[in-house]
Amino acid sequence: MSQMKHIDNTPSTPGKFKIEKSPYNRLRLQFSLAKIIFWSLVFVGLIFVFFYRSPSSSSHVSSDLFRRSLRTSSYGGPAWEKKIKASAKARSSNGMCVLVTGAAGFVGTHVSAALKRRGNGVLGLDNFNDYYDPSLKRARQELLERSGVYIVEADINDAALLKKLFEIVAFTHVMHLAAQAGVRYAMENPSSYVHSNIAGLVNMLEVCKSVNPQPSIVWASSSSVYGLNTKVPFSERDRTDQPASLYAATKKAGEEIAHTYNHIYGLSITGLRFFTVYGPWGRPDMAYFFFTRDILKGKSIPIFEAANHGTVARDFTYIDDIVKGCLGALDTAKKSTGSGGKKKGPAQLRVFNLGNTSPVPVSDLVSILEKLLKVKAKRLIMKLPRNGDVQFTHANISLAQKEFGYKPTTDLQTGLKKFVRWYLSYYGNGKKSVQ
Ligand SMILES: O=C(O)[C@H]1O[C@H](OP(=O)(O)OP(=O)(O)OC[C@H]2O[C@@H](n3ccc(=O)[nH]c3=O)[C@H](O)[C@@H]2O)[C@H](O)[C@@H](O)[C@H]1O
Repeated sequence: MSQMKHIDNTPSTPGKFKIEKSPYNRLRLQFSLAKIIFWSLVFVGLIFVFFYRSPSSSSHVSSDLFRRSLRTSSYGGPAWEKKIKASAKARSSNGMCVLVTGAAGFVGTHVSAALKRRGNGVLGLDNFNDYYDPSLKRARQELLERSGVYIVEADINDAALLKKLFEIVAFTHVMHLAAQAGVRYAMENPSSYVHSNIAGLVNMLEVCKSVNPQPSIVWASSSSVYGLNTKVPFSERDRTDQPASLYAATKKAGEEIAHTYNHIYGLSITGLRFFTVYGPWGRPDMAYFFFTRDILKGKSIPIFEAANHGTVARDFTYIDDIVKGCLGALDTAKKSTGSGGKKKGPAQLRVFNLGNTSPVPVSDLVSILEKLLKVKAKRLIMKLPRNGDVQFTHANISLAQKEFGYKPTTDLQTGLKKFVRWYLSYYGNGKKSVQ
């Protein structure tokens, strides 16, 4: 008690806070007021530091929300809806109207252009992420815009936006190509595969099952689902339960998720297992593409080799053949049977290999490029890394052939010639920078 009294009587700022003739109570009141003001200032200061200065969550969350609200504000409005309707308007009598996700991607651009050419209504969707040089995606977008295909810039995880698109246009089909691609990158950024190939796929299917009428869905699976399977050529009936990369695992998961949505909601779903697709406007993260860039730059290129000098080979498939396969799958897709989120009867569920049926060793691919580029490659033979690559792929395509007459016609030599011609016209002789 006596100690407290002592503290109470001691001025906090000696010299400034003088004890004069004033009564004891007045002195106490002044002192309490000073304390209240002091602690209020400390409190306000702390709030300021927490909300505005902290590098952690809260400021990030608020700026993220701000960015998102900025982004969504560009959606909507009569002009935007007009562009969507014009792009999705079919010219041909079959009335097919397709939402193409990943439309600024390699396969997406080619499929969108082909659909538009034959008179179908097409609307693109793409988030233009920077997994590889976004300027290439923008160039593809320009190409599509010139042929009348508009690309909405959004992520497939944006359910509200997807629903809005279905309110504006009654899409008969969804060509779902948006995905996180690349076998080796899955070890660097695993969550991006979960975000796009799992969460994004589920979000897309959720919206498709709830709209009325439900669209038919064709989507991109991958040859990588065969994983460690050694039975060749790979047939759709072969086992796919030994994925060798997270990429493959997410594509395999996608096939199971497709089964579920078909079973519960009556969605018509077709999965296409693409085999190492290449060609003009391709993906810079793929070997044929960066080999071309590095051969021209005089940089050495790593060529993988399996144990005991075993050959690593791929069933490289030319983009035009893949586009024919995609269109064939869309044309033979039956209607979904559900409505308002309820299944009314069994619906179609399919999966097809889309390959070339002719595997080529990676070292042969390099020899073809050397001849086309007229430059000798600096070959660096390396052991096949244990980061998701499998030793070979080889497609049995008889099922796709039977169902929609799929028949690839471009061999690797012819296809690479077209790719190199495009590459040189787009980038120049290695002078323009390729990221
Ligand atoms: O079919 C698919 O489902 C997948 O195809 C593609 O994967 P991959 O077949 O692995 O193609 P890609 O990386 O071009 O490597 C080609 C070859 O070069 C070898 N390779 C690769 C890199 C290297 O530095 N050296 C090398 O020898 C490598 O070992 C391989 O033998 C798509 O990227 C993928 O998204 C998916 O769609």
